[in-house]
Order: sequence, then structure tokens, then C-alpha cells
Amino acid sequence: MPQDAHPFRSVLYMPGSRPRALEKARTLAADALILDLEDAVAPAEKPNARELVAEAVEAGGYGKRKLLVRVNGFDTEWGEADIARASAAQPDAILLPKVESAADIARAALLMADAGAGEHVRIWAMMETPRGALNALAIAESHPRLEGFVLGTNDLVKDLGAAHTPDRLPLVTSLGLCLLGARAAGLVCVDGVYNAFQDAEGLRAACVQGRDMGFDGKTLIHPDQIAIANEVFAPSTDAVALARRQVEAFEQATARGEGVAVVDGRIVENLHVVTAKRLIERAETIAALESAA
Ligand SMILES: CC(C)(COP(=O)(O)OP(=O)(O)OC[C@H]1O[C@@H](n2cnc3c(N)ncnc32)[C@H](O)[C@@H]1OP(=O)(O)O)[C@@H](O)C(=O)NCCC(=O)NCCSC(=O)C[C@H](O)C(=O)O
Ligand SMILES: [Mg+2]
Repeated sequence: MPQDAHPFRSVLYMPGSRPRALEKARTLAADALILDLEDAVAPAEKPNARELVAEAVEAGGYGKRKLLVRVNGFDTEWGEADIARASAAQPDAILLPKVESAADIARAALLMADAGAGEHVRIWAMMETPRGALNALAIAESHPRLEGFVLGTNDLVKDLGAAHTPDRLPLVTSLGLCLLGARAAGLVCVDGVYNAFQDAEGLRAACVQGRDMGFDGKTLIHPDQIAIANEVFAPSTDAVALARRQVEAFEQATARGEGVAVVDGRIVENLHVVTAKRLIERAETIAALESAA
């Protein structure tokens, strides 16, 4: 996560065709919401969902939650009209499905500009195909509107012919390529969903794995998943306390003219201090967000 940026610990999808979910989301503790026009919406409902989502964005009331509208792909009859209507509603971002190249981002950016999307309306890319993962760096570096990647692990599993396994070993290469591209370009990177939405322990394990790989947060499909993602992706009290001690010990070492400190039997060098400061800043950003909610 870029420093002092908005957190994306919990990013909740909701079908754009469900007015009750769009309403309920105004009270949920998610850091960001994906108002979905793509896979969660049946073909017959798409035009109606487009309007419902645009009206929800225009009505506001979502507080500090970031609002992303996931549109349909360019290969569908709805994609371009979704981008035009969503752009006019001015959400925080438009999320493009199945991005495979820099050209996909450029095409969306042009449509958004034509439809009057303000400069503040960012682009996010679903990374969920083999070609997309292989092109991750070129996509990540392609456009100033691009702010983040969302991993689409269901589509990746489908296209790879892989299996959903608890350790996610079949996905590690794809996840890693997308993380590398995002980090090299300074983008936010959010992990895929955990489908068994009533399995809290399975979700927790998946969040811990995603956090340890470097993801900023997890996409979610049910409100009951929010608290776990918020907890796992926030720095713990112990981690913040350790980071503060590392910063302090390193400052004292520097004052003595030394380049290395030792905390709890481990060395602390300048690079560890960078990580520690980033963690403290992230904790402070989250605390400020939660106290404003
Ligand atoms: C999975 C669900 C279909 C379950 O829905 P439901 O049976 O209604 O759940 P509950 O009765 O437990 O709901 C309790 C209350 O919470 C509200 N609710 C439920 N889900 C959401 C939500 N996602 N956002 C907001 N609010 C939600 C209900 O309205 C109930 O409220 P109340 O009336 O006040 O009691 C459902 O959760 C669902 O549809 N989830 C989203 C599914 C989805 O968006 N899928 C597409 C995204 S996943 C994907 O595509 C990933 C990617 O592309 C890939 O390739 O991997
Ligand atoms: Mg998908």
C-alpha cells in the first residue's frame, strides 16, 4: 500500500442488481465496495443493475468507503455502456474485468474521458487470466489513472485448469506475477475471494497467507467476512509496538554513530526501519479511518 493511502483490507463485492445490498453497504465496515455489474448479475438484469449502481453512487452516503464499479468486458454488449454510465456517476474507480494488456486500460481510459469521468476517477484491473498475469508489469505501468489490481482467483483457476486447494499452490505463480507487477509500479494489490463464505477459519487462513505474500487486503463476497479481513490485514498491536522499538533503537544507534541496532536478538538496519515506519503509518491511517467512521 502506498504510504498514507486509503487502506484496502476488506473489499466487498455486491451484486449491482440487489438494492438491499447496495443500501446495506452504507453501514458495513468494509474499506472499499465493488458494485458489480459483471459476474454477479444475470444477463437480463444488466441494464437495470447499471442504472441502480449509478444511482447509488450518485446518491452517496458511503462515507469513507471507496466505491469501485466493476463493469462488463469489452467483448460483451454491455461493456462500453457500463463504462459511460459509471463514468458519469463519478465513483472512486472503475474496475475492468479480465484485463490482458495495456491496450485494455488505454481503451477504458479513453471511454472514461469521453464520458466525463473526473481525473479523480481511477482505473482498477481484474487480474484473472493467464495472459493478464504474464503481462502484469506492462499493464501496471501503462496509465496514470491505474491505481490497483484485484486478483480474480476463480477465473484464474478456471483458465489454468487448476484446482482450489487450501494452500493455493496452483495459484502461487499467478499471484506472484501480479504482485510483482503491482509493487514495481506502486499499485495497490488486493487478493481474490474465499468462496466458502460461512467458513471463518478457512477465510482467516487465506487472509493470513495473502497478507504474508504482500497483498493489501482481500476481496470478499459476504458481510460476515469483513471483520476477519480487517483484523488480519491491519498491523497487530504487538507488531506496532515492535516497530516503534525498532525505530527508537535504530535512532539511538545512529546517534552513537552505528549503522545497526539489535532488538529482541535481531538486527535492525535502515531497510528494517523503512518497513517499521511504513507499518506504523499504516496502523495510524487505519485508526484515523475507523475513528472517523
Ligand atoms: C453469497 C450470497 C448470494 C449470499 O446472499 P444471502 O443468502 O442474501 O446472504 P445472507 O442472508 O447471509 O445475507 C445477510 C444480509 O447481508 C446482506 N448481504 C449479503 N451479501 C451481501 C453483499 N455481498 N454485500 C452487501 N450486503 C450483502 C443481505 O442483503 C442481508 O441483509 P439484510 O437483508 O439486512 O439481512 C451474497 O452474499 C452475494 O451475492 N454475494 C456477492 C456475490 C458476488 O458478488 N459475486 C461476484 C464476485 S466474486 C468474483 O466474481 C471474483 C472474481 O471475478 C474471480 O474470478 O474470482
Ligand atoms: Mg472473475
